[in-house]
Amino acid sequence: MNLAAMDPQNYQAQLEQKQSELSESFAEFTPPALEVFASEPANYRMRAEFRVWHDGEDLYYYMFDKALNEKVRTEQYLPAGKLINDMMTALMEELRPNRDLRWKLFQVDFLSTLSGEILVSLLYHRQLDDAWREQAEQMKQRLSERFNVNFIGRARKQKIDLDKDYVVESLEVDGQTLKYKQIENSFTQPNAKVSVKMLEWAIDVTNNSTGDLLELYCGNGNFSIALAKNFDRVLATELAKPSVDAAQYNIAENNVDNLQIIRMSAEDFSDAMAKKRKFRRLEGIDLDSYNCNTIFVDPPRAGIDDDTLALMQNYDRILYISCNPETLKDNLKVLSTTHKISRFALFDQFPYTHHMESGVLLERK
Ligand SMILES: C[S@@+](CC[C@H](N)C(=O)[O-])C[C@H]1O[C@@H](n2cnc3c(N)ncnc32)[C@H](O)[C@@H]1O
Repeated sequence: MNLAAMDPQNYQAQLEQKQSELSESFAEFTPPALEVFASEPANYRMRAEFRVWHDGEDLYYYMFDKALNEKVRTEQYLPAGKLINDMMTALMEELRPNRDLRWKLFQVDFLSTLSGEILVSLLYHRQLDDAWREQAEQMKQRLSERFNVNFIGRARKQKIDLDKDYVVESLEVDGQTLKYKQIENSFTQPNAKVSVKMLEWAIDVTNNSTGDLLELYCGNGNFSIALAKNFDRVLATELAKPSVDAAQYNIAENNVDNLQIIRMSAEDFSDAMAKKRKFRRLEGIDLDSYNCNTIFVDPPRAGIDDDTLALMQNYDRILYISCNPETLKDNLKVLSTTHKISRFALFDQFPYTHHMESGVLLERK
């Protein structure tokens, strides 16, 4: 973290820098002009984690500033949404004088939403007891006068939910209100407003699609739910169980009736599609009944394995969202032997960092 670099006055310049870096780096694939989707210059992050420092009676959040090579007391945090900043102050006022709640507390994680819900995880270097629960319940009651808040207490091999371990986000996407359950410690896009721009871009680039969609790495169904209206049916896969559970909830909550989620790794699913192996999890699912011309992937930073890349090349259209331009570039070296880029976008999910989120639509040559 370089806190001095987080200056809204620098926002536009740092975005232009990313834009030219990405365009230059991908020039060898002759993409069309880069479409650029900016972030808010401040208060854009829905998640934030802070370490906690104990200094006698004092207690405060801190972050490690790499540029200064030291820890920095953090009362407020510019990238975090207003809800997190408001909660940071209110929570610290509760924690500082409370022996049971502050004892051996070392970290606080916030997961917030645009819908107004916020989840706070308190992490301890000690086992949590009844006194902790009682104090935490009372704190929750007091803070609930101002916030729609829930708490989780965590220690080694211990997790206490005071009520629930998730929030429900509500996003306005292309004229529709979409609801998303987001579970603590599961993947969710950190910048909600940029996430909406990504969803709308994905809807736009697939809006003339025919047939069905195959999606890999679907998380909580973030894209699957938004894209379902552009396809007859959607078959989506994801590895993490909590995300698959959230996706099932999201399918019901958004009344989507043409989307099926399977819990499976992309690697195993590629083997199943190549008929290399049979999987119990696929019993009762007729993969051959799907008529997919389009595949959508949004992998983790490591990118896509060789077998899954080979699978992707079987589809006429490939939509690839990436949080790592380096692995995207490696994967494009393979995909560009059969497909060419017809849309190319930069989504500024992570302002003031070197991270870049991008998207490409590839069409068969
Ligand atoms: C970048 S996230 C994208 C999630 C989703 N598209 C979204 O917008 O929230 C990548 C997802 O891939 C999942 N994942 C990681 N490795 C995987 C694998 N080998 N096979 C399938 N899914 C995997 C993670 O659990 C995570 O949900």
